[in-house]
Amino acid sequence: MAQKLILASASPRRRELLAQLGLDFKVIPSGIDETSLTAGPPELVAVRLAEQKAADVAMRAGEGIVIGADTIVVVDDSILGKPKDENDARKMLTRLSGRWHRVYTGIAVIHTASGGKISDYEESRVKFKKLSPREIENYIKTGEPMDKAGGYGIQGKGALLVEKIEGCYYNIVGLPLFKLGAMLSHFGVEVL
Ligand SMILES: Cc1cn([C@H]2C[C@H](O)[C@@H](COP(=O)(O)OP(=O)(O)OP(=O)(O)O)O2)c(=O)[nH]c1=O
Repeated sequence: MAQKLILASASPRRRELLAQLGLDFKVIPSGIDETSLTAGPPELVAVRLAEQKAADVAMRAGEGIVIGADTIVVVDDSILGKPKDENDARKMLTRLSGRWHRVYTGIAVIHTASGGKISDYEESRVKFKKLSPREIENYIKTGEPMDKAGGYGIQGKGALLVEKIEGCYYNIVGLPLFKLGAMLSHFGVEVL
């Protein structure tokens, strides 16, 4: 029998990306507060948050396979989450201007019936073009930065900020599909 898939996320991007795989799934957002970012290597911070989101939803999801994810942007070893306000977005974009940074998405998958869990992360590198103050202001006016880690969305008008990337594109948008496919296969989901 096909296993029930549950995406533990309120992110419309993650929903669209998972839908791209053509699998049936249900969405149950987690109640995890991401401001509780803990210390330690950034990739592990992303993994821990993904695990918390998946575990929170697994408690009330019934039988199935629960997927949690968390995306962070890292520059000079500082973690950039979602901007608090426009001024915060301005600071983030100014900091990223003309430079390479890293994007990590932690993913956690829980098989509720057996209690089996696996987690992992994906890393991508992103190079921003040098932005003028006017370009930063115009981008902020689009409203795009506000609900996104690092204050930009590569899948939207933010594409104009990104000169090049190395690694998985889907990881930057919020769900590394290749890695997720491998993790789901581990629990017997036939992704292809
Ligand atoms: C860098 C980048 C981030 N993002 C988004 C992906 C995530 O939705 C968001 C980072 O926030 P997250 O805390 O990872 O996720 P979320 O709060 O949106 O959803 P949930 O916790 O319920 O799963 O930033 C983009 O959409 N495009 C980008 O280029």
